[in-house]
Amino acid sequence: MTQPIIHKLEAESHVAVALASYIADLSAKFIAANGSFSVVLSGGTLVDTLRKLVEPPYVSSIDWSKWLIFFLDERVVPLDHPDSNYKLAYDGFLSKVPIPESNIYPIKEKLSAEEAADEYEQRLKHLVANGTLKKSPTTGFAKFDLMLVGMGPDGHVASLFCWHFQRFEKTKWVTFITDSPKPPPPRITFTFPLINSASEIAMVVTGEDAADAIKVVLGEHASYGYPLPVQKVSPEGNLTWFLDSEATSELK
Ligand SMILES: O=C1O[C@H](COP(=O)(O)O)[C@@H](O)[C@H](O)[C@H]1O
Repeated sequence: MTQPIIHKLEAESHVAVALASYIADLSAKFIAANGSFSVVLSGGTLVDTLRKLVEPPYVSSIDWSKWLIFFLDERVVPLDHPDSNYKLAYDGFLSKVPIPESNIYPIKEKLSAEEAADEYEQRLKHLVANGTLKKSPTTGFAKFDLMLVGMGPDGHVASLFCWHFQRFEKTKWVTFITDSPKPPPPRITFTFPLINSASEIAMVVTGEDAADAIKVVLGEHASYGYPLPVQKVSPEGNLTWFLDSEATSELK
C-alpha cells in the first residue's frame, strides 16, 4: 500500500463535496482504462454522504451506464426491509442515477446468512471468470475499482466486528455472521483479503461518535493492543480518508 491520503475537512458537507469530486474522477479514469467502474457500497451514514454525486455537475457528467454496484456487507433481510443496505442505497442514491438494473448486485433473498454469503461469493467468482470483474494478480481475489467504506463508532468496517473471528478470515471472499452486536444479527460481509485487494479504498468517516476510534487509527499513539477492524484496512492499491472535524476532534 502507498501512504494513505488523509483529507481532514471542516464539516460533513465538505466531505460530501470532496467525495463526489474524488468518485467522479475515478469513474472517468477507470471507464477510460477498462470500459467499466466497479463500486462497492457500505451502508450506514456513507449513503447520505454520496448525495452530491446525484446533483449537478456530477449527475450528468458521469457515465452511469458503465457502473457496476456491489455491497460490502448486507443485512440478511428482504430487500425492501428498512434494515436492508440495498434499500438504503436504492432510496438514497441508486434510484436517482441511471445505472442499469442488471449492473446492480444485491444479495439473493430468502436464503440463510450462510447460504447468502456462499451465493454472493460464487456470483463474484463467476463475474471474475467471465471478465466482468478484474482479479488481483497478487491475491487471486476479485479486484474492485473502488470500495466506499464507512466505520462504526467501535471501529467496525463492513460487518467485521471487534470480537468476531470473521475478521481473521483468510480464504473466503464473503462470510456471514448471525450475532452482529449491531442489529439486525444476521449479515453477510466481504472479508479483509477481498477488501484489501481493491484498487482504491475510500474510508469515509464523519461525526463525533467516530472520534475515539479515529484517534486509535490515526493518532500519534496508535493502539499497540488488539487492533480494531478498521486498522486491518490496507489495500494493495490506494487508501484515501475523508474525515470531518468532529471525527478528527480527538487528534492533535
Ligand atoms: O452496520 C453497518 O455499520 C457500518 C457503519 O455505519 P455508520 O452508520 O456508523 O456509518 C456500515 O459501514 C455498514 O455497511 C453497516 O452494515
